[in-house]
Amino acid sequence: MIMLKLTNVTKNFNGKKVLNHVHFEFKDGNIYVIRGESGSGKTTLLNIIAGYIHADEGEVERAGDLKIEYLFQDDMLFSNLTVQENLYIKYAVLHPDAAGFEKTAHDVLRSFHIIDLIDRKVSMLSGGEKRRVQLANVFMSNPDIVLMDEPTSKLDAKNRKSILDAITHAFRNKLIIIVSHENDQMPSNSIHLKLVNGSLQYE
Ligand SMILES: Nc1ncnc2c1ncn2[C@@H]1O[C@H](COP(=O)(O)OP(=O)(O)OP(=O)(O)O)[C@@H](O)[C@H]1O
Repeated sequence: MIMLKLTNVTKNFNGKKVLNHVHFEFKDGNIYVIRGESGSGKTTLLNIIAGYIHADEGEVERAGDLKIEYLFQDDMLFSNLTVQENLYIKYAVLHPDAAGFEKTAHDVLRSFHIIDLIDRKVSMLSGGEKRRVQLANVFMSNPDIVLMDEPTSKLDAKNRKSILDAITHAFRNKLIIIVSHENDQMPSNSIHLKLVNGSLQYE
């Protein structure tokens, strides 16, 4: 099923065409990896898909009222709170009675192999552990579409692989769009795209 359709999406900054009539259909149950040189417009494209900025021309259509989440390059956590408290804040925004919090938190933490960190203060975690908590936070809302800007940046090879494996296995029914400029191995079932001269192509 087509979850997200870009038609003719064009964006200029200061007279420079960053996105040039981008056409693409993203389908559910797929992981798309978008690469491209620094400054090629990857983050701009994610921002337009998320609705944070508007295209100068063209359209972004979503199939129905889909929940979309965005993992930023430097996502914030409350470092003085525990992992569980951080997840609770995220969950309570959507579910003010917090019903189902415990089960959701446990399931998500297990997916990212950090259930044993549940009561640890975020300030005491390693970089890789924090990244997993940020990812867990994103999935607390049970989103349909997840946009990730370099989700494995600043991590060592072992952590990168294990985080990508977790995303692949636990969330295979979602539409996931990952921006990456690393030459890293990406999940084997992902669809590789490249932004070149403002247009989105299969790699
Ligand atoms: N708000 C803005 N105002 C002006 N120019 C911008 C703005 N946002 C992005 N740009 C420019 O648009 C181009 C694309 O930026 P973008 O951040 O999308 O690239 P990117 O492919 O994500 O780069 P990187 O891999 O380095 O993160 C760059 O030349 C950037 O300087």
